[in-house]
Amino acid sequence: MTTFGVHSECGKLRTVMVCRPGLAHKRLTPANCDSLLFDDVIWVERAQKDHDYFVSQMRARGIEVLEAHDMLAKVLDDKAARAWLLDHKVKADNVGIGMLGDLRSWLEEMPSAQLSEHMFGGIAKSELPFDPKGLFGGYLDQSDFVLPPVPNSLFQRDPSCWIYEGVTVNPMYWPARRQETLLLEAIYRFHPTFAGKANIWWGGSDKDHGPATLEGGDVMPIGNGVVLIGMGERTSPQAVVQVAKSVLGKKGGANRVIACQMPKSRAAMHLDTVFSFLDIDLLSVFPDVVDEIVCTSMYAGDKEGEIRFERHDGVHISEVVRQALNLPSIELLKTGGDAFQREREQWDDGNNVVALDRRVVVAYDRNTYTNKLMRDRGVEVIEVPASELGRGRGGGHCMTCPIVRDEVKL
Ligand SMILES: NC(=O)NCCC[C@H](N)C(=O)O
Repeated sequence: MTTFGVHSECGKLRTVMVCRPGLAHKRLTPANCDSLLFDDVIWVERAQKDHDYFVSQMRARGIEVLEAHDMLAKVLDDKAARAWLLDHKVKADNVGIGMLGDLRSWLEEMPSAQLSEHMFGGIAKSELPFDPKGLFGGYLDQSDFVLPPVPNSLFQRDPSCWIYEGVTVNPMYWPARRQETLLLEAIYRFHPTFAGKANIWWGGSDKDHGPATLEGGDVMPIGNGVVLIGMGERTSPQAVVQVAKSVLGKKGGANRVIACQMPKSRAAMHLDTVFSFLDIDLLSVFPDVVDEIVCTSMYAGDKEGEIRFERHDGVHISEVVRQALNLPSIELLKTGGDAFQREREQWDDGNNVVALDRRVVVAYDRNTYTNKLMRDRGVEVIEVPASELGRGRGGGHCMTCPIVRDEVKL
């Protein structure tokens, strides 16, 4: 049995999931991109080319890269798995009652790769091979969505995330991202790689979690049994405590969860937009936000299900991390350039890099000041073009969901 597990933020990366830009991005328009959490429409062919380059750089280093459309297509080859997904997707709450039967019959017969593309890319009324009946069918214009696209699945970091030897399937904050959870759940439940082998700590789409929202860009299993969880725009304390309960003291879980409370802003929507690991003792940080973070540690209490809290008021997050990892020292690499450049480079994901190994990272090409600073510190920086992929406001860290990553042995 394959042992899945993420044991650090910067040890050797072995298996990762990504999601190639596709149909969902061809649906972005000036009118809908804001509500779909993109800052602009994108040139999809170029984004695909750049994403392929990103993937090729990981594969060239021996990393196994799983692609979410392909993973879902394999799931849909299985009749029972397809029925499970369609039961959850093609339901009255989503598509009304009038077209339920016709839509279900069409999707039941659709080839798996095409259905997978539509699960991520959505379905417009104009694509239906039947005249949609019912109030909802009549209400939609030809270019309106029967099922909306989920273009932010490009950012695979967020809808699911591994915490040591288990995974959370995350209830997302914005409506535009909530449908991603179901697709990831289908992959973990039914894909032959994971079925019966992926230990789901928390989450899933069968239950409405209300304000208990969690996004993987906030979650970092940093080693030594410690997990950082950012609490900003996207991840709420109600979720953090439930995740803590599900992993603390558990086999393959964690011994300490550190909640990192951040100011709420789009520039700092997740912890990983302002903070990422270049090495176990070298952190990339955007100080304007990171210096404001307030940490609270959580440990398993004496009684089953009880949690003990320890606040670290006035202690910088880097010092909390240093102590938690028993490191003699920790260095901070701050976003590069003058005040204007720093703000621009953080916005363009300068601090959102993914480590393929210690001091080997993938970064966007446009962040020239921060990339230079990393190189000056001996970090190998693999540059990926940012112009199209970056328009959804996510970098290399956001675009990857590590599934197998080594611990860093000190
Ligand atoms: N971990 C991340 O920071 N992911 C980036 C997500 C960007 C996406 N447009 C969003 O707003 O959710």
